[in-house]
Amino acid sequence: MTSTIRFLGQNEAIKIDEDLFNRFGFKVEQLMELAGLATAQAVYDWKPEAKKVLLLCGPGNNGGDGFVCARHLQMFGYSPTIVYPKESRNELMKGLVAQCEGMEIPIERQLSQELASFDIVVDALFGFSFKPPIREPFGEIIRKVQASERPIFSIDIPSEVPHFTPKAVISLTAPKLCMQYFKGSHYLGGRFVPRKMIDERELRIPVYTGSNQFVKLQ
Ligand SMILES: NC(=O)C1=CN([C@@H]2O[C@H](COP(=O)(O)OP(=O)(O)OC[C@H]3O[C@@H](n4cnc5c(N)ncnc54)[C@H](O)[C@@H]3O)[C@@H](O)[C@H]2O)[C@@H](O)CC1
Ligand SMILES: [K+]
Repeated sequence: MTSTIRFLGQNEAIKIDEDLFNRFGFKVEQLMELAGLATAQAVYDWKPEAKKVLLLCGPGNNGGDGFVCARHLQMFGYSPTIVYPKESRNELMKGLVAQCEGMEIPIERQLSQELASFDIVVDALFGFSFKPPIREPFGEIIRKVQASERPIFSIDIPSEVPHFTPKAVISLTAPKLCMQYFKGSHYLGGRFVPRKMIDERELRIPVYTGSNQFVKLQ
């Protein structure tokens, strides 16, 4: 299916994001909820047998997707733990932290638990606004997780290409250029893009079936 897909560069991904908010009237928290739900559903499709899930959440909206995903994963029966190294002052992120605290999902500032105790790691550190080189403490976290050989599931894009090599990725809205040669399990989520935008930008998004929030691309 990936042969027919159009991959987005960073600038186009940012423009699509702006259009969804400014032209089509969406609020970021609406789309984040759907992105996080799609991610949790895709994780369930990928590893239904996993129990303990470590979610690495960055300071931006990619991290926000991770917090939403953690809530839904807990609803699906998983035991999520969040590592959130850099606290954001943004009200949306503060709300997401409070929601997860209310659900008694552990939120830690640093990687303190044995990585071997987790079945999978969800990478919600950075999305399409990442600008290399990576700053600490994120570089060290990525190195440790990569060395642990835990299966990684990245949200939107692998947080640091080429140092993070996930086994699965869920692209949001449409896959980004860095996914062109990806060989692992590839999902698409973000079932909120208006038909008008799909047609105008020739996004060639595959058809979602039934009430699913994701499509498996490969
Ligand atoms: N348009 C869409 O389809 C949607 C996008 N969402 C998510 O939003 C993401 C984009 O979010 P944002 O634009 O907030 O940005 P990101 O979450 O990609 O990252 C921005 C944050 O990372 C920090 N950062 C950037 N480069 C860094 C570096 N080298 N070292 C350390 N820190 C660094 C910045 O200071 C900023 O705090 C997408 O990838 C996606 O996951 C969803 O939340 C909602 C729907
Ligand atoms: K990511």
